[in-house]
Amino acid sequence: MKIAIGNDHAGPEYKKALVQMLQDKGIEVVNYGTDTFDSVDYPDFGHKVAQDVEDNNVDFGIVICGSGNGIAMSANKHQGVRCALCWTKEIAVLARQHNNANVISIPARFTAIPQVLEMVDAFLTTEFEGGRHETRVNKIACS
Ligand SMILES: O=C(CO)[C@H](O)[C@H](O)[C@H](O)COP(=O)(O)O
Repeated sequence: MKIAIGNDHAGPEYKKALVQMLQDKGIEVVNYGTDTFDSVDYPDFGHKVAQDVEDNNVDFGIVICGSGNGIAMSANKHQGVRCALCWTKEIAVLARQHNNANVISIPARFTAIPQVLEMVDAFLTTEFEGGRHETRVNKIACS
């Protein structure tokens, strides 16, 4: 499995913990995020991750900003990207099972690192259920 990850200045330590967890699992990680707390602009990182997902260069994307919203909005501008803002393990599981999300957005300023690691692990190991959910997901795209 290969994953692209991107974050702004709200999430370097979240990104670091995630990269460590993913690499420990043998997952290849493309790191587009900033590694410092110096102020940056979240779209610059969200677009890089989402472009890799759109181009099928990676299996999934992970994006991180303070609220998780701005970077999710940026990612969701990309064709074929379904980025889900998740703040509990249950929501992350549903994002895969029902929405076939291919990018998870983490609100770093409203979550704790252990919770985020659990959430991302659940996201990456949960399958899309298809069926009625596939009909609905196919209706998300507007063109
Ligand atoms: O949460 C965010 C966007 O949705 C970003 O992480 C920004 O940090 C947030 O907008 C706050 O900005 P600030 O420059 O960190 O005060």
